[in-house]
Amino acid sequence: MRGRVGRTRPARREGHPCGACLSATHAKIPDVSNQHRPTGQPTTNTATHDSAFLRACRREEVPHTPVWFMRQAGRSLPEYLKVREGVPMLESCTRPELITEITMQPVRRHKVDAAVYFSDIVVPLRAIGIDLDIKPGVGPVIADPVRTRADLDRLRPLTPDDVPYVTEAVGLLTAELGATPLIGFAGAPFTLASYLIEGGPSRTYERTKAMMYGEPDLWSDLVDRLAAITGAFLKVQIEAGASAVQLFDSWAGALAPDDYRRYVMPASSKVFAEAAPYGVPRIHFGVGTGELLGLMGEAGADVVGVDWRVPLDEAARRVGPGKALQGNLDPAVLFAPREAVEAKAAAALEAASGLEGHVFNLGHGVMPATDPDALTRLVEFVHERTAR
Ligand SMILES: Cc1c2[nH]c(c1CCC(=O)O)Cc1[nH]c(c(CCC(=O)O)c1C)Cc1[nH]c(c(CCC(=O)O)c1C)Cc1[nH]c(c(C)c1CCC(=O)O)C2
Repeated sequence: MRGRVGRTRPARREGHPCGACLSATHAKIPDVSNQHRPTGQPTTNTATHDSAFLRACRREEVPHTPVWFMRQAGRSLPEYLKVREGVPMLESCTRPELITEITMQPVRRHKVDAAVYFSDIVVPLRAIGIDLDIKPGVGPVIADPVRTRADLDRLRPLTPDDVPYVTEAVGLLTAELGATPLIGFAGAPFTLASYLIEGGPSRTYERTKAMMYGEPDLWSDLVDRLAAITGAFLKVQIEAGASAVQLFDSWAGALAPDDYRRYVMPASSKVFAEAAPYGVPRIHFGVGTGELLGLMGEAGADVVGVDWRVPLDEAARRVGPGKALQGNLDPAVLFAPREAVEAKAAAALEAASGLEGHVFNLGHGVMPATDPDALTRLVEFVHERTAR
């Protein structure tokens, strides 16, 4: 069950002070947690390395099933609404102290096993000069959609100098988080392309699919540019100290497997390959991706995110050996009474009991009207129920 995946160790590992990482038990995913901090001060961070979250991602034994929630930062937390007062969403993503505070809030309140960096999937696009905004209740809106070859010129490569606030915020965060790992993230090429082409959120992705099927060369150049931007953005977060990364291909479930394999997977694989040398766990998530789970693992993920439509034991069969799974409570269940939430959570844990590695999460992001106390209770429940 617990076979090695035998990844090669990156050259950067040399001199890593955590001797333990070189031991056989840690060899599956060479961990370089936090050695790239901007201070240049390598920290051992054995505690982070040995956290339940990173152990589960590496498919090692855990003291309890680790829990975090997609979209745990922000949303309905009163302390979030307070610090965000009068600050537009995208501006809040460029202020290191504010990013740090918002990222820490759910860690303090819910005692989750990992923090997720407060940002948005469109932040790197904004950083290279794309004119866009995040409209409350709507989502990202692009001023001039990308639809022609000439439009591609606006998608220039991203460098660390485009996002100095990310490096600074991740540095502040890893110092404050102590043993709790920080998850960096980015939007996957398909999901970003869908916003750029449609100009905003879409249910049908008609223009996106029209380009994909009708102008496959233009499509492939577009997703390649996005792969480079996304890969560079993840690298900034890892180099600054993120201990894991998640690639959100939220809307990939709109595609049939053959189309995903042909038009999307090569670009997403390039993103994962960029992160591979660092040895941090790479998580791959999308909604309604039951038919794509195997391919999403194959794209280069160490952990595959699963929504609530496929039970975790069935998901494990679809993904195959050598990967951990993350998921998969329906976020709408949190609106039901406590007993119902706990029964559903217990069923998910039961389905996960034979997995090589399991990170408990929702099947999609926390919904804005969710009672924060329901989330705190859920963390406690999972921890108590799975304590070894
Ligand atoms: C598709 C997508 C987006 N953004 C993201 C995704 C992928 C995850 C998913 O599938 O849900 C990812 C994201 N966006 C945000 C985070 C923060 C970290 C976290 O808590 O997980 C993360 C991980 C902050 C945010 N991103 C957004 C907010 C709300 C901003 C506000 O209220 O001002 C936050 C806190 C806005 C946003 N940005 C986006 C949407 C659809 C929305 C919601 C619009 C709305 O309902 O108001 C694009």
